[in-house]
Amino acid sequence: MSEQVDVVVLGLGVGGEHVAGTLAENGLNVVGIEGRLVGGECPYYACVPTKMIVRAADLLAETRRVDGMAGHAEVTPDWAPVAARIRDEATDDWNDQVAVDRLVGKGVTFVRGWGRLAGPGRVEVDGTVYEANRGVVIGTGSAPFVPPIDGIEGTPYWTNRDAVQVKELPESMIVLGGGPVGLELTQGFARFGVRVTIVEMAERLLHNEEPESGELAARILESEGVDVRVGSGARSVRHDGERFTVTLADGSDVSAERLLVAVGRYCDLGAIGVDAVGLDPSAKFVEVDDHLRAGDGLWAVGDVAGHGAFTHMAMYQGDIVIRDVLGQDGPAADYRALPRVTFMDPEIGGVGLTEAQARDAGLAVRTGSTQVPSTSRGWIHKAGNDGFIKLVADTDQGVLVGATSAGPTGGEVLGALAVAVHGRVPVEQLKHMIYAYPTIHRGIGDALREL
Ligand SMILES: Cc1cc2nc3c(=O)[nH]c(=O)nc-3n(C[C@H](O)[C@H](O)[C@H](O)COP(=O)(O)OP(=O)(O)OC[C@H]3O[C@@H](n4cnc5c(N)ncnc54)[C@H](O)[C@@H]3O)c2cc1C
Ligand SMILES: NC(=O)c1ccc[n+]([C@@H]2O[C@H](COP(=O)([O-])OP(=O)(O)OC[C@H]3O[C@@H](n4cnc5c(N)ncnc54)[C@H](O)[C@@H]3O)[C@@H](O)[C@H]2O)c1
Repeated sequence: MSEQVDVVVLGLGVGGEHVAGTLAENGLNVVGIEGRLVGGECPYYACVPTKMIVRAADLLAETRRVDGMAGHAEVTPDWAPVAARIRDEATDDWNDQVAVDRLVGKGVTFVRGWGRLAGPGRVEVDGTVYEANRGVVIGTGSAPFVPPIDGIEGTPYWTNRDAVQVKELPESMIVLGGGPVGLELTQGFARFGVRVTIVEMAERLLHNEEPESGELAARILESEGVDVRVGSGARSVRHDGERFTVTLADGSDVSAERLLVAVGRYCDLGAIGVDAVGLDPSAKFVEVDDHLRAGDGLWAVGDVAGHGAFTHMAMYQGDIVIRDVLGQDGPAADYRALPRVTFMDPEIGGVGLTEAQARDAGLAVRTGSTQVPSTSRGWIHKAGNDGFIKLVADTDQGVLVGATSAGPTGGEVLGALAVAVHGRVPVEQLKHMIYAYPTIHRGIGDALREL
């Protein structure tokens, strides 16, 4: 059986749901296909539940900071309200009926199933082929990557999808991977009393960010009792029915009740049949141009497009695809000022290039930095004031090309820096701006004086 439509959106995660809904609101006949849950990873297994864990863990940490600052407080961590909030408020017990209704309300024809490309402009799902006269949008996202570590297969390891569903916390946990997923969940679980060992094979945590970011994250986690192992990946995994033992590349063993694998994501392009439209099924991502076009009448958005796995990226790219499908003019994708925030405490945000990336790109680099505790607001804040602001300037152009903001509100302070990088605001102009006193973002002014 085949059906003629205007657009098929394959995968209704953050990006696909946005594209499908908006195109339907613009009068197109849109079919949206989703195999799991409309909304994708972010609301059910990723951003939202993990930020609920972070929020609860931060409340515990703030309460523990009362002594010496505002009296005396004792807190008894209880995971039950966190698990209930994730189940009841965030995910409707992993039921997407509300999201499906919202999408259908916008005019999308919703199909539950696992679709596959069946040729240019054609997508097959459960025996029906949808023929799209305007085009197909691939928004199939990514899945947790589980590396082929000796012995891991068949063990009851967790990924983020399991970790956000736990009703009772384990006594101990090994976390493989010191990226954002590993850090947010390590600190979240540790603050609830779980003994966590985090294992990162690179020389430092958050190794794609500034070295200062990884060093700060390690120092904070260690101060909270986390065993931080960097510079040695997992060589083998054993599970004896009760506990995991992970042998690291340096020969040492770590052991715990649970193992969380958080070593990145992967896209299975073979599973969505990209070869049927002439693309390489073994590629890591769908290759796209600056309008997210992957071919004639073919677009990709979000994680699968390979420019960064963030919800704001999927939404940003979704807007470009929507304009392109509707034949509207608009700017091409510009990733210079991509912001990213790891929501541990302190929040560690970055935008644009790190110092090393800027130097590798051959730019004339100068950096300036300031420590949050030495800003007026950071000093007043006292307990929990760790953090820094680092600016990376291209001295030939006289603009910032990157920045890092770590601190109690590091992700919020990053907003000002993202505007500066995005808008190519001259450093001289930034130096002569008024920064409110006493804010943490006033530290930007201090860091600028070093440029
Ligand atoms: C633990 C964790 C925390 C995160 N926290 C943040 C955060 O704080 N901020 C942030 O910006 N980003 C965060 N992210 C990243 C964010 O979740 C992703 O970048 C975002 O979900 C990507 O959206 P997407 O639309 O590309 O894909 P997804 O959300 O992955 O959605 C793709 C959808 O396509 C469906 N699908 C796949 N194949 C098919 C098929 N063949 N047929 C039908 N349907 C299919 C899938 O079932 C899925 O629902 C986090 C990620 C993780 C893992
Ligand atoms: N706050 C946010 O915006 C947020 C939060 C979580 C995730 N995300 C997105 O999701 C993506 C995935 O996050 P992630 O943290 O899983 O991946 P990641 O790629 O950012 O980090 C994974 C880490 O695991 C390490 N690693 C790989 N193999 C290993 C091994 N065998 N043993 C030990 N360490 C190993 C890598 O060196 C790397 O540092 C990120 O790229 C990010 O875009 C965003």
